[in-house]
Amino acid sequence: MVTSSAPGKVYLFGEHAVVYGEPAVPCAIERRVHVTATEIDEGLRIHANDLQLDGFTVEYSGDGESHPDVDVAESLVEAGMGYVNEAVAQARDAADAPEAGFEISVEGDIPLGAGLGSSAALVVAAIDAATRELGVELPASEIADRAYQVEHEVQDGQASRADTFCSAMGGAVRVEGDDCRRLDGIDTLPFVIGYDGGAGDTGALVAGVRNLRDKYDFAADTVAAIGDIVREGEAVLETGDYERLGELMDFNHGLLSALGVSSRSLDSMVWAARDADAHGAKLTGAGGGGCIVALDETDDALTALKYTPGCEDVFRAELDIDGVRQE
Ligand SMILES: Nc1ncnc2c1ncn2[C@@H]1O[C@H](COP(=O)(O)OP(=O)(O)O)[C@@H](O)[C@H]1O
Ligand SMILES: C[C@@](O)(CCOP(=O)(O)O)CC(=O)O
Ligand SMILES: [Mg+2]
Repeated sequence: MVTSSAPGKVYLFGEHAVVYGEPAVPCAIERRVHVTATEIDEGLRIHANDLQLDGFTVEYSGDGESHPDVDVAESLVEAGMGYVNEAVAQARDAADAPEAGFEISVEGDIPLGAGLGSSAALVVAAIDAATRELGVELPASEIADRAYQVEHEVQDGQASRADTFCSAMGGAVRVEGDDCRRLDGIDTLPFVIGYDGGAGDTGALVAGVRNLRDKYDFAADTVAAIGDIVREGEAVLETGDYERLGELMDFNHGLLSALGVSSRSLDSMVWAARDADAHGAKLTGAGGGGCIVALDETDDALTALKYTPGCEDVFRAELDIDGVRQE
């Protein structure tokens, strides 16, 4: 039996635009998904208690049918099964063990579908745990690559390498198309996260931006301008100037909002953080609902968000220097 974990992330800059080849800077945070893999005779059994707030266990026998023991949205179960299924397929391929059976248990403290990259953390941890259980140790860069193939497959082609690379490597990273690297020397960033308790549909939100971009030149220009913010931002990141980083985060949020991926509750959390003198604040991830990230080393934004209508949870999230690891 092997347990591996991998971190979630926030986007300092660049979500959505990264899908069209612009650079992005996601940062791993100290919130993780843990996956335990045990080799069994055949098939695949999955236990995923986090898939719904009430909690339930899914038994998946590998015969193509899932058997949730309570009534949950079929699409939710299918998506969850899809990530684990494909991750296990990658592990079998990497270990050259096409027939290997697995029992997989998943648990985590990353809110689902909220822009903190729970899907990437799940896939990265699952590939690591399952390959180790088969006696194979993959380099983090190969896990990142295989995890990207999984997200790309499960999300119908609507995925960049950003989430999976960041989760596998940890720290602050830079992703531009297939070019992925860690940003050295960034050890800490004062992130505060506000969560509205909701979720966004990543595939639908990416498709919405794609439509706007095809329809209007100025929407394509907006996506390109996000790329400019990222290039400016990575230079500022090296200087540790939080004031300017925050200004660029604010600008990035404005452009994401123009592209239609913010929401009333995300905007109100962003404004609550700004009113409390955070250096800057923006939505993180696909948007539509879920989380915002603010930059603030004081407790002011944290306290303000606690009393903001629509904000269900608020927490500080340290930059996680570790990527995927065996527990
Ligand atoms: N702890 C978990 N247990 C089971 N499935 C999970 C877990 N964490 C993430 N997932 C899967 O990932 C999906 C969320 O991924 P996504 O929509 O990309 O949002 P995000 O990556 O921003 O959290 C969930 O609906 C589920 O299928
Ligand atoms: C919108 C996008 O840029 C980020 C999605 O992040 P998340 O799954 O919402 O955490 C899509 C992608 O890069 O795969
Ligand atoms: Mg995701």
